[in-house]
Amino acid sequence: MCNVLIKGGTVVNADCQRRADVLCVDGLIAAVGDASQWDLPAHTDVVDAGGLYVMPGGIDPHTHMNFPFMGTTTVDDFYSGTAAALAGGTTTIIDFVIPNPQQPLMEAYQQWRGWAEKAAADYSFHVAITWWDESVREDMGQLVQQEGVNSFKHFMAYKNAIMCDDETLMNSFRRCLELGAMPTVHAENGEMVYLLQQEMLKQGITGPEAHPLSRPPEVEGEAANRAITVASIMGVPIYVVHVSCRESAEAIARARGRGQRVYGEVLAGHLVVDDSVYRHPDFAFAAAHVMSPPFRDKSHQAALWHGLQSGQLHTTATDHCTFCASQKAAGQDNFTTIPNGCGGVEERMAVLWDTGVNSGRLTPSEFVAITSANTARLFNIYPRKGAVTPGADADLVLWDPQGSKVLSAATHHSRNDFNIFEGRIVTGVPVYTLSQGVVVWADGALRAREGAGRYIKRPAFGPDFSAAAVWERHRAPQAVQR
Ligand SMILES: NC(=O)NCCC(=O)O
Ligand SMILES: [Zn+2]
Ligand SMILES: [Zn+2]
Repeated sequence: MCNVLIKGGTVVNADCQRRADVLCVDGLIAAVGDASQWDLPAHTDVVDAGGLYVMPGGIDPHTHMNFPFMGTTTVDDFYSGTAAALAGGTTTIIDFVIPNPQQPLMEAYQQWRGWAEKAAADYSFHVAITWWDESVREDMGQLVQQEGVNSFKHFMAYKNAIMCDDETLMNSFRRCLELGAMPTVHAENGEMVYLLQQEMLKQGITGPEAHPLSRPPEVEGEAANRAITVASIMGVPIYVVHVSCRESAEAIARARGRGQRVYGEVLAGHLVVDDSVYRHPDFAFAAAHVMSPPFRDKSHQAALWHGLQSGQLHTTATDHCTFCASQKAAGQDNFTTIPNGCGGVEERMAVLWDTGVNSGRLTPSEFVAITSANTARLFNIYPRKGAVTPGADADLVLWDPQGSKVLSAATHHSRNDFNIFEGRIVTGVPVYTLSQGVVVWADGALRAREGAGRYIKRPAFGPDFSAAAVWERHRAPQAVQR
């Protein structure tokens, strides 16, 4: 491990920002303050952060690397996906273990743990509940108590595949309450989607233009409301992933207004891409945007921004789930067989800075909250992750608010051949990324190391879903002042 002194920057945390130096020793943040007061360890590299913001590395709570889905597997595996994340300032991903129906959860978990060993950045897993019997209930206990899983995902969409019904939702939510684990949902009414898909096909509408028509916003709003109701009755909090429309944003705000613990996630893509992409005459272009929930009419984007600005929506993610043109072509004659998923893990933070901070919607601290700190808090790894503070992991991004770049598949680090942000010029870019105190991205040079990423255990919540203060090595920060 090398030691790094980050000098002359402005440290930005979710609560405040200040000019301060940051010392990283053995992969942890050792001190934040005035370096002239410190006895620096021997062999300390110095990074000049003058004019830069020093922020907690981004945390993306929703990715699918190496994901076998809809008859194929994503082109980004855990190495290429996390390397791309590091190039964009994201230093931790929370991915998903998604058992096939009837597949033992522990078997699927071991499978994904094996795939993730090549990760270049730290990673953790939500585990999906795609079926139910007593063994699932048991395995959930083992995952929480022995494997550091503290969140379980429920797909309310994808009928005849990984969709879970209301009975499974209730059984699993009750188990989450027993274990102190956060239930999360993909909220679309899978029965409605399936029926609308069949109707599109019967009418001979087989192209990607049918994708959003088969999953209108009401279908998401109904499922969000239903999941929130189940959570209320079962007495658990709930986290709604990829909130894409005003209907689900409003369902969350209503529940929160009643004092219910409901949290919402927004994808960077849903904030800037709209449903016109599905009407593009080129199949490959339109199909490249097929993901669920679909990109919506522009009018929904204001509801998502208002949710993030008002604190009714909490985190941002990407749902990075990349399929290249030849894989998407599987649905050439039937839109329901186009593998669902798009990329974004590298572009998320720059897109949010450019559209959020530069527009005045967000302060730098609010940017940190929605790209890192809130996810760390909601999944109980704060302040080990999500804060520039002594004792935390030295996962940092040094941000140049004046820098700019053009987002493109020609220069991105994902293995995908398409970029949903193609051609977008952003102002505000990551200049350095440090992962475990090692500079892995510097001025356009990526030094991601296959296998350097660690599996991050996330402790269960307390009986009242209180979160514990989590440090990586459970040691008090070592003071370095003379
Ligand atoms: N989102 C998407 O279209 N694909 C990944 C699986 C999911 O999150 O629904
Ligand atoms: Zn989903
Ligand atoms: Zn997903």
